[in-house]
Amino acid sequence: MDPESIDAVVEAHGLRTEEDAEKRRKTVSQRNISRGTEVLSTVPLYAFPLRANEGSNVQVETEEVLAETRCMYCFGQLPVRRPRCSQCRQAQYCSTKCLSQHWTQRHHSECGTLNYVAIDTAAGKLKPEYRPLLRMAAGLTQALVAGKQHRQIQAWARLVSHRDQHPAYVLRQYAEIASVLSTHAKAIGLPSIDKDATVTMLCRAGCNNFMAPVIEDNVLCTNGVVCSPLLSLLFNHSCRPNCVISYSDGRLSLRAIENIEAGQELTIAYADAMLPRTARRERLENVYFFACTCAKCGNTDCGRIDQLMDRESPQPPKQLSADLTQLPEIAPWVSCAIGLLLHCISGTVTSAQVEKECLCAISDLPSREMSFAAFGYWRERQDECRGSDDGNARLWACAASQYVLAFYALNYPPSHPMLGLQCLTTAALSWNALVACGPTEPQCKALALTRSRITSLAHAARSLLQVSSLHCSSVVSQVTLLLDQLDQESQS
Ligand SMILES: C[S@@+](CC[C@H](N)C(=O)[O-])C[C@H]1O[C@@H](n2cnc3c(N)ncnc32)[C@H](O)[C@@H]1O
Repeated sequence: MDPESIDAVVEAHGLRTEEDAEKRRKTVSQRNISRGTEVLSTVPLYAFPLRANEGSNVQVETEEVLAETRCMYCFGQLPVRRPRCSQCRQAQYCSTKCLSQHWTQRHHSECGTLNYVAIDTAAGKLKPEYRPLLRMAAGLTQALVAGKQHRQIQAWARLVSHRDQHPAYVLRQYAEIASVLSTHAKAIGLPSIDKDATVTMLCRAGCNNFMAPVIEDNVLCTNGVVCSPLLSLLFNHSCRPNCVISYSDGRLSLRAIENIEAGQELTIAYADAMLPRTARRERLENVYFFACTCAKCGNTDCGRIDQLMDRESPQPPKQLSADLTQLPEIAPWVSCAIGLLLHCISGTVTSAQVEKECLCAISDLPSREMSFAAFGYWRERQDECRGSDDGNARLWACAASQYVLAFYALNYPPSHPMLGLQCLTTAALSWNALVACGPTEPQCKALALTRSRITSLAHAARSLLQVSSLHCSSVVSQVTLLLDQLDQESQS
């Protein structure tokens, strides 16, 4: 076997690809893989940062914002004094470390070829929403021409494009991008562009690229686009995936989030697994052109929660009904969350340990993106509780938290370390509810204190109480005691 071939990589990592009637190919594990293990990691074929507003839900389209770029390597925000590539003077970085790593990984083959200023000029001819696509097409064309990464290029050629399934208006947009790219190709430093092939490239990229998610100022952003044909080719979608892909240090890695047995397929989520079923399936059908048949889509309990979460439902109930919190998939998770929380609060486990053992373990998983769907759902309705009394606001926050918790229970196995972060997200939700409703003076004082972790945990406890009071009376009494103490402190 050619040691450079895709099959060789797959085999070297204890995996195997198989034909699949529905999905074309799938990748299964040949060994048991324990949760948290990095299964595979690759250098992408091409990766580029989105501009400040491009990955955000909030579109701000001033020229100043559109011009604001990010670190070319890690996609982080740029400091005022930012290192630049000394040769082209165009690529900008947040640190000299990123500069040198980007040079070694990719920039040495782009620098002197790709003219970023000319790319921006060409992109300026398009509507703001198409500009990232033009930048991607330029970078990908260069990477494919440079031909440096044999396996990635081999994989690129084998990826589906679903070109004949794209709606006509999308193909027209892609044709417009291809035409602008072709006009500016020489200035950008590209060979002459085959417009039709560029349209296919954009179709292929659309159903195979990865977005790098981050939360900035409480808003979900994707701050970069990463293209790794190898990973795209190997891993199919599931709404309850057993792996996640993350991007850091210039590499994409696939990590197991559940224990995986030999013979099991490795899957990732193409659509935010926290979205309600209708929204999830719509995205999978519109962007990836398949109807999902995974177990979660067929699970009726999940369907009930999806209904509650569904954006079309006129009003979310203020609390999940008791029977829902006792679903077999949810109940053990809730006990576990309470257990962890209690340990933190009672001091059996210090918050530093929680941070180390829970939060660090999941820092590179897209957990925040997951919770954001539920958070966003609540935020859309925060006007409804603005001006209402504090108790009501807290109830809303708790309701929102319960959605998050319920979804976590369905997306992750009990005792998953993700719940550590979830406790904090829940805490943030409760706190945000107070702030949104205009806190009273004692609460203002508390606001000043709230940054401390223990207060966050207390708010998390308050929310968790709503879910758990049916089950664990001793936990409830201890947490209530702690909350009383904190209330007294904030009033004094
Ligand atoms: C990134 S590729 C995955 C690799 C693909 N299986 C192959 O053999 O080329 C994405 C495409 O795979 C197919 N696919 C992925 N997950 C699927 C699933 N759960 N059910 C059906 N088709 C799926 C869809 O055609 C989708 O557009």
